Amino acid sequence: MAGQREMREKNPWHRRPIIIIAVLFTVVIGGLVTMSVMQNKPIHQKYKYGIVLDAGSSHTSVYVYQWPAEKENNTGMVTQKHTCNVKGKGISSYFRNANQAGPSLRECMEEAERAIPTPRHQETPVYLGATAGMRLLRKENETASGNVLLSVMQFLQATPFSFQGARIITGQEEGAYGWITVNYLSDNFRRAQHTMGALDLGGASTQITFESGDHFKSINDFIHFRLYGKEYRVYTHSFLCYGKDQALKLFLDRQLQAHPTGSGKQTLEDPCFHPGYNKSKSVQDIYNSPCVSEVQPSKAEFTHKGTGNWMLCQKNVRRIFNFSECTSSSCSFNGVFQPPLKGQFGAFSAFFFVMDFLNLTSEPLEVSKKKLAAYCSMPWDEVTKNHKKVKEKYLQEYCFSGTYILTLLEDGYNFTSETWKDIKFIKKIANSDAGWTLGYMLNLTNMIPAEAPDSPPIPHAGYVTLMVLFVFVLFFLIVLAYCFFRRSSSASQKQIV
Ligand SMILES: O=P(O)(O)OP(=O)(O)OP(=O)(O)OC[C@H]1O[C@@H](n2cnc3c(O)ncnc32)[C@H](O)[C@@H]1O
Ligand SMILES: [Ca+2]
Repeated sequence: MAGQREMREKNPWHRRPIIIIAVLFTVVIGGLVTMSVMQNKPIHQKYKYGIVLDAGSSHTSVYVYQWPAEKENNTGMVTQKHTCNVKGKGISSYFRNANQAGPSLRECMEEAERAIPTPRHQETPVYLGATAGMRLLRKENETASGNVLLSVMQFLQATPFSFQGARIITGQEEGAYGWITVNYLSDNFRRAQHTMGALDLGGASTQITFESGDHFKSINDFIHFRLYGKEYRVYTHSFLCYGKDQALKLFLDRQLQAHPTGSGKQTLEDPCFHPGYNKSKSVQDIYNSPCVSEVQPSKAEFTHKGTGNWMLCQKNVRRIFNFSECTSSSCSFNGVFQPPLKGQFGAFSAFFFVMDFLNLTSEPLEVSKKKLAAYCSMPWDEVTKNHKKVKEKYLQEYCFSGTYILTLLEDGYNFTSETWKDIKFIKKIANSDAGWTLGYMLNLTNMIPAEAPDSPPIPHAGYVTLMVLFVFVLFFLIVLAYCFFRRSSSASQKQIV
């Protein structure tokens, strides 16, 4: 017993002040570690939101985007939270009753209100961009297009969001922002060597955009970007009237003009429509656009009869393009300069809708032609029987639309059987729709910096781990040093004794 007491007295750890110091030391270090972890923990994620309305020629869509507030300038951070398709046609169709254009957006804007937390409403920017339908209306009737824009502006101003403007964007912007969208979503600006081209096919216009080398011709079609510290020289061209609805009008006009009627009702035998398709149509529905010739047939109606002959269909579709005129080193069509194609392309909107319906999104060009020829020759009643759920407006046009797309891509933009595989028909990338809206918002909110943002030398988690490790090593060293000091001092005491 006496020996044990003696040992306890000799052991410095059993001296009260030392125990207290050790406990205090541990508590202080524990506190230090906890503080460091707490201080460096990312604050509770706060999201920001933005709304873009795509007022297209055929319809309007509302896109709600969201991103973590503290990661505004990191690529890939913006995601599509919600979309809503406005019922009815595009805003340009309200040219006769312009004051109805704004209220037509009500349901979708109410959905946006529900999709975004109320405290964030006031700070959420709303942009409306109108495309080719409004460009055509402005050409035909500037007052009417002004009134439609005024109506949507007044309506959006009255929503709880922060209205930032409603305007008709240029074809160049439409192409460029589509290109920004697909490359932002694919993270190509920061991670890839090359960017991806963008092909957009709307109802009234179509755009081709891709990064190209130095071509000094047609400076108008080039845009420069500096994104994340890298320079991009991008070619973009928008063809007004070459969206799929306007192209159909051009096509029907050419055919109606080629076979002028005699005294009776005109019958148009159309190789791009299925055999057995037979409908009486209004001539006015074709000639209601500035894209088609001013001289219109004298009759108010014509009978539209399908013959389903793909070879003839493609021959007639080619007639809406001018492939012979070119004053530059290389052209797409209608005398428009286009540098040689480069890299991969994302083809979206109607390029996707149509090719997806026809199951041609991953077929080689020659196979696509064969399959399309077979589809076009299918009787109309069989087509309707096989696709009861598809809107008839779309169903009747897929043979024409498919042929138009193949012709536009091959004869227009100069894709070949070899480069066909470079076209990816896409609808979404990383759960966000491919289209110009995201690029438009990223640009207007300055969310893509010209220079690459400085990133910390080590990530947050690594930093905290290192700090903790460092504190423990320090603690261990102090204890070790103390023990060493105690042992050597008691050894020297023994020697003295
Ligand atoms: O860009 P602009 O020219 O202004 O037109 P838009 O924005 O309204 O054009 P979209 O990309 O929304 O649609 C392009 C075309 O595809 C049509 N479309 C939409 N969904 C479709 C589907 O499922 N199948 C076939 N066509 C479809 C639509 O009616 C248009 O004619
Ligand atoms: Ca569009």
